[in-house]
Amino acid sequence: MEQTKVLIKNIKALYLADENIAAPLVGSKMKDLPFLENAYLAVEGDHIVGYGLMEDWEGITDWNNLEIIDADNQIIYPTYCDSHTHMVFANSREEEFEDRIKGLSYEEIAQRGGGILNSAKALQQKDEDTLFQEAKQRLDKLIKLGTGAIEIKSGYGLTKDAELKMLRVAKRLQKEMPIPIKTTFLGAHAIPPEYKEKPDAYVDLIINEMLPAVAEEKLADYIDAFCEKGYFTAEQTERVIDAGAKYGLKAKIHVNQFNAMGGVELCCKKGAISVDHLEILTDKDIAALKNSSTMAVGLPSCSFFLGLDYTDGKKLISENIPLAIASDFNPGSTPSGNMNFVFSLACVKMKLLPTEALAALTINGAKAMELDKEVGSISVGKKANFIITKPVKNLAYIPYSFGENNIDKVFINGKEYK
Ligand SMILES: N=CN[C@@H](CCC(=O)O)C(=O)O
Ligand SMILES: [Zn+2]
Repeated sequence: MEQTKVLIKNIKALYLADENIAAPLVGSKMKDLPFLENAYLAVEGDHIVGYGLMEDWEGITDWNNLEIIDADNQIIYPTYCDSHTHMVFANSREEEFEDRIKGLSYEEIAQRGGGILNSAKALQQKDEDTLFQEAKQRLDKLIKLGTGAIEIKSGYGLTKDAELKMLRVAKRLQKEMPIPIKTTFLGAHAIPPEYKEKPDAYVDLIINEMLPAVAEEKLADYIDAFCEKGYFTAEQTERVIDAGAKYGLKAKIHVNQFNAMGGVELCCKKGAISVDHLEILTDKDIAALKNSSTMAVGLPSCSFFLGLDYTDGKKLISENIPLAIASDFNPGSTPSGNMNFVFSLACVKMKLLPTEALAALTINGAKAMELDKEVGSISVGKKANFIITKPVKNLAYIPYSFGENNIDKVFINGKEYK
């Protein structure tokens, strides 16, 4: 059967249209994103086959199976690549939200057995199929909001069975949902209560029992740990990273959310793919990042929700450190996976220019999941995953009008996602 073809014409601005995009974009390359004004975009089957200026368009020779979309006054850019989520979970945690409004901190709630442990208790009790159906609905909503590639972590299991259950759910999403999904084993997310007095024994369990089982079933692409006071020390994080490496799992690590404990330096030394959070960022961390291939990932919705400092994205960009920005969607610190809101926060709170923020949310997000050959830009041969906005004045209008739905259509694999 002949493949469906879609031609989108009269596009007001087509962002990140480039054949030679070298991911990740750094420094001034983030600001000076490639774009075409008054452009067309051609799709065949599930991938992009061409684009250019309307004035260079040579007309249509083959009208068979061709759908034409007139994008007059509309902007097109690649779908968001969300490189950090915990979007498989069993329960929402609005009671903790109320406790925080009343004055308790995230740390105090965790010390009382709330936080990650609260989510773990609920997840351990929920069956795999229910978890899958709920996560599928969540992901369906995210795709409609423009997410076209995503990373999903475990970490609400904290027992071998429950961690495996979470990762199997993520793997099932990978098979059944139309966007690229990467999975990360985060057994080292919190210390279960029964290991409170012997945290190293929990790290032993992760390394000696959970990890081999995760690897045996090929459930994860990456390994993660929450390197933070009250969670995992830099030494324990190092053990987890080294153990993951033995199974071919590269590291993507939670660091510097509340405290700098040497985790950034460690991750850079170990060749981690990314260090995520970085609400706290020291000069030493910056120096370590500069001398490494490790990407920085900022999570501004988490800062918004918990009232934390925002990752100093401007500093990272000025130092030519590759920066991706992701949602951190999870029920505790970030109960939203809406990347349009993340786009606004990246501009309003992190003070990134709209083009810098877009680079961080698309091509650099793709790189932070090693998906930059497939998604993240408008390039011939890449997946036809892109957002068509409603008629807008310019790109800046999108993050500026926070809370407004500016999306007209989301294309995934060459088809409108409905
Ligand atoms: N900081 C660690 N993990 C999550 C929060 C998890 C939770 O509170 O459930 C985060 O990235 O923000
Ligand atoms: Zn996280």
